Amino acid sequence: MSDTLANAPIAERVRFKADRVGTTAKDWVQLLKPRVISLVVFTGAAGMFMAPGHISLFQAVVAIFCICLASGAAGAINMWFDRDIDAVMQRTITRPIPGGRIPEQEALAYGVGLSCLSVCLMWVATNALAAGILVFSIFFYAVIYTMWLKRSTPQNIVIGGAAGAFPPMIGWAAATGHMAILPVVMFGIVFFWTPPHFWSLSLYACKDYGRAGIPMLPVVKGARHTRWQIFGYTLVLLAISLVPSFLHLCGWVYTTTALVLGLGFIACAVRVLREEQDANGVSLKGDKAARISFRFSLAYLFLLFCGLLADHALQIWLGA
Ligand code: HEM
Ligand SMILES: CC(C)=CCC/C(C)=C/CC/C(C)=C/COP(=O)(O)OP(=O)(O)O
Repeated sequence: MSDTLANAPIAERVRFKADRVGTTAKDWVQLLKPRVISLVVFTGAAGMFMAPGHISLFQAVVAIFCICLASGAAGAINMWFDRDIDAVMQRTITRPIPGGRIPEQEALAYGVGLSCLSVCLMWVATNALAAGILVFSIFFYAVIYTMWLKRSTPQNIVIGGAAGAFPPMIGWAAATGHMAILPVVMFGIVFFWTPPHFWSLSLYACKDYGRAGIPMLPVVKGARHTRWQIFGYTLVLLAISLVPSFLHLCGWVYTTTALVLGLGFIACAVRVLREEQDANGVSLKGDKAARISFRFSLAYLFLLFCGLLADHALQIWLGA
């Protein structure tokens, strides 16, 4: 980027590049945040497989496809709305809109179009409850989190995290048409997992968020406070993850998995707390502990839900 362009207002920079760069299929896929979708879809599928009753293979495949589509569509609307801040953050500057490869209006039409398609398809293929929670999740992520909370409060992801916690409930609703305690507990697990997941990343992406003027926790309250919050939420997460065991909704396979993973996540949080830091809590070690904690968070959620599924499969096999 030339010096003149780098100094131009953000909207100018985006428009300047949009006039000059070609679009590929990869850009349209990137607009959906595909790697995030993979874990979202997995938690939705886990909710579906944990549910009692029968769902045809066709319905199951369509429901999972709809969660995938909806999550991607909400991500595209998020990238459309955030095109100004994505253009100033190093982590996001090469995304399709700030990179000038997809014009902003097309990105918006794409996100809204896919949202409508996913909800209608879910309704036709499964039921109104699943479609209703799906549309609420899209609204929560694209409007409540992205357009309101993200730019207004350091608690943005605590409240906004609810959007990403709905998929297990959607999967369960698609399979049964009603709600139960287990999918609500699964919602709670993803809900309390989100703060340590995101704040670990925000510790080392803090400068980016500060530059963009986004009030993420380490920007507003500092790194030390964020480290303690990560630790606190991993303790709550361990407690919530053991609720299915206390309610006798699952057996020892899940309980052991939840204990081992929960203690592992707490150990990561302790490392984050104890990492060598300056007087403001800023890492002197390149945020190594926070990077490990972020990566662990992804493995944690995947493996915990694998434990839930394995436990369920074992109980079916034993005829319980
Ligand atoms: C409001 C809640 C959430 C926030 C603010 C958040 C934030 C983030 C951010 C900023 C990244 C880095 C993305 C990048 O560099 O492109 C990320 C990565 C990721 N998030 Fe989250 N996240 C949230 C919820 C979730 C949920 C609910 C899931 C899945 C269940 C999830 C799964 C992932 C995955 C799999 C990655 C890694 C993507 C990669 O490897 O590029 N996140 N998250
Ligand atoms: C079914 C359905 C609609 C599910 C939604 C799933 C969901 C809420 C995922 C959140 C994932 C995510 C990367 C949020 C970060 O947004 P950000 O804008 O803070 O991160 P960024 O700075 O990387 O853009």
